Amino acid sequence: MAGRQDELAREQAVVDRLYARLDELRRTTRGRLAEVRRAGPSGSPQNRSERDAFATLYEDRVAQLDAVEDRLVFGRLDLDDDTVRYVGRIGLTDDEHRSLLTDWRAPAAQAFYRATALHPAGVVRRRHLVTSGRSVTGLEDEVLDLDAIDGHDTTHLSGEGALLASLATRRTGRMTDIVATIQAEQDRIIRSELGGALVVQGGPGTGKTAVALHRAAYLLYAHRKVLERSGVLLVGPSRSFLRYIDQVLPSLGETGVVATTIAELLPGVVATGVDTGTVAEVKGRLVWRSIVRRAVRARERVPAQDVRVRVDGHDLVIRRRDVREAIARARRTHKPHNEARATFVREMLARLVDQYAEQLGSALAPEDVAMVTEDLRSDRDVRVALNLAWFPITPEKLVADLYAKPHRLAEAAPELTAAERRLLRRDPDAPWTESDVPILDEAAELLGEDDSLARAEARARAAERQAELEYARSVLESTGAGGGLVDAETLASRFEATGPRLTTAERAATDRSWTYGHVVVDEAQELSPMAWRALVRRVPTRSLTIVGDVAQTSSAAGARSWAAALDPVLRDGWRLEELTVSYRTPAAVADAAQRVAHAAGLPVSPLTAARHVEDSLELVRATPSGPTHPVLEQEVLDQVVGLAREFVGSDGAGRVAVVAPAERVPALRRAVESVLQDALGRAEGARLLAQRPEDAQVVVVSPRETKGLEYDAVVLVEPAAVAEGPGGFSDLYVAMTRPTQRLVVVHERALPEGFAERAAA
Ligand SMILES: Nc1ncnc2c1ncn2[C@@H]1O[C@H](COP(=O)(O)OP(=O)(O)OP(=O)(O)O)[C@@H](O)[C@H]1O
Repeated sequence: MAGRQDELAREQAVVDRLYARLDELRRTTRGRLAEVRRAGPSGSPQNRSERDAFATLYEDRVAQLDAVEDRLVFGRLDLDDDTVRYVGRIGLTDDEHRSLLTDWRAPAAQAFYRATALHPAGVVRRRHLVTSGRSVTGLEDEVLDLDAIDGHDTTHLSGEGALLASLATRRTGRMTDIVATIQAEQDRIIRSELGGALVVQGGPGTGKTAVALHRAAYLLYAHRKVLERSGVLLVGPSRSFLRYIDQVLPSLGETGVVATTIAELLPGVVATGVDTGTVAEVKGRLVWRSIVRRAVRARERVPAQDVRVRVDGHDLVIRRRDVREAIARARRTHKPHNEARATFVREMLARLVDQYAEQLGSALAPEDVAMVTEDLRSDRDVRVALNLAWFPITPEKLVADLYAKPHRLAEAAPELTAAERRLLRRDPDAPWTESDVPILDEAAELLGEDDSLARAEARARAAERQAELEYARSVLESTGAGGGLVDAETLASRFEATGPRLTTAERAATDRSWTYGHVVVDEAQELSPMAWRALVRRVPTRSLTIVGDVAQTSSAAGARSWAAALDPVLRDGWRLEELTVSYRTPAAVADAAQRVAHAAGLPVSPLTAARHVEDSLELVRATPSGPTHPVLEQEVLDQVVGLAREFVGSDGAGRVAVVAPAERVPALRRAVESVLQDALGRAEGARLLAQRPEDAQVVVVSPRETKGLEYDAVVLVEPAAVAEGPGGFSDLYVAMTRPTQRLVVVHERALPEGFAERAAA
């Protein structure tokens, strides 16, 4: 015992030194920040922007140093050359640049996650340090000693004690990082190379989301130069999901990732409408490439007959032949429709000027040509006639017209049946839906913008930026401020901004045509073929991390196989990795979910649960009681109260969910809200009811709303009805695999196949 206490004390001393160093760095950085700010707003504009740039750098660094307070250090490696290496959230060095703490993402830390007895990678002992605040409360050692094993690795959870402790903690509404307990199969994916598209398939709770986020942090560390400039885009299924994960990257010291949903992918488009599954499926098909192309072409049209116009007393003819030739010439520019329009108009005006001159009977002087051209351009009839032949149009108007005007859709979409086209009918001012966004994006791509002004601005900015870069280099040279913290490019981008500074993330999020260095897609099985197309367009290097589970697909437009989803957009340029251990769901629950999914024929991945929890699955049959379900409802309420008492803490930790078929959610929600107050007391009831949705400890939700989320305990209501809902057995599979501790199934009807095996056992 004394030995262990001594060991704890020794580690405490190390941890104290590391926190002391962290405090010192915080003090120095804050001091520098204060100094820069004290200098006040005086000086030349150049001095001011230099100060702003340093201020922002120091602010970022302070934020990063503050974010790593919790579990700053969590591991130690003892190597066979007698060196000892501590592993933590960030790297720390002393004043002489000697390493004190190794960043978990550095190559030197890799063995902490990967070394096994069979492949020790020079590691003699791996130690997990458990800390609470700044105190060391526990140690867990693994001795990687070849003599101790018999030739093959045992099934191995690295740092099993620390892992199981972390898996058993009460959940809050926020996901936490797993940096201290990343498992070897996860680590290999996290550190996989940047290039190409990596698909991570894995059953529920295998850590796909966690791995995707840690990979984003890893890539930003390992390829900072490339990715800080171009940015990383993270695509999640919903805003509430993005809120659930939004603490993870900052806790890993990374803040510059743009997080979005497909619905929010287009700046300026708000998609609040909802499509039925059938409509979403039709809108998700790749055939929209051709439909949108035809719809754009339909706005480039030779009139049925020649058009006569009268300008300045001259009768001119907009001839069909001229229009045809001008259209052909404009198309040969291969520019988007709205940009190519300039060529069309120029060409037509030139021909009209020729007619004008012919009527005068003499050639025009150059200044007269310019004047006549302007007269023609501003003439109303000419404008109308040219617009009819080459119509300038926004993506929104183009797509709204397709939906609102049956003849336009019939002309553009011969691939769709008449019934499918009828399904798409909607008012021109109806709200956009998520499945409209990739179609609008396709239209924006083909239409382009009349961006001559924007291009001139871009040229001016590029010239300015070059000057800033040179200036930044000279600043770095003269102040020696680099120290590994900043390079000229970064500093220049800070100088660049006038007014509030725009980060890469902010600029990227407001620019439709921004291309990212890497894109991470979570719950990727839900994406339609058109959504894939819109995403891949944003990453010309095709560097993507795609995580999901094709057995959990609930969208009718989503994927049941990765090859079917990805081959059309990435061809064979993607590689597949699989995760097989469920870190969320207790074994009995995971097994039942697997059986049900198998019986329903879902494409399930193999899944082994990392832990057993006593009595984690309970099946409760309520007596059938007529259409209003009072008995079933009463049973659900009793269960919720019991589970709330057991799992919900007044400190905000511990979550219980009732997952019910969507049509039952409103009534059950009202019932649960009123029973909580009665059963748990006024104060506790009021506390729970006042919680914001994202932090709520007791919730009533449909299966779809639980996608990607987790709870300590789940009451699943009437699985047979869930399986009959729009998401079918996939939704049931999702609902069954949300709890970390217990699943209580309350049902009146017979349970779907797969449950029964368990009931009989
Ligand atoms: N190595 C690990 N150490 C500690 N916890 C882990 C580890 N891997 C995963 N977890 C935990 O397991 C739970 C499930 O992880 P995650 O949500 O990433 O799974 P998922 O595969 O995305 O699930 P789903 O398919 O349901 O969306 C989370 O609480 C996560 O923190």
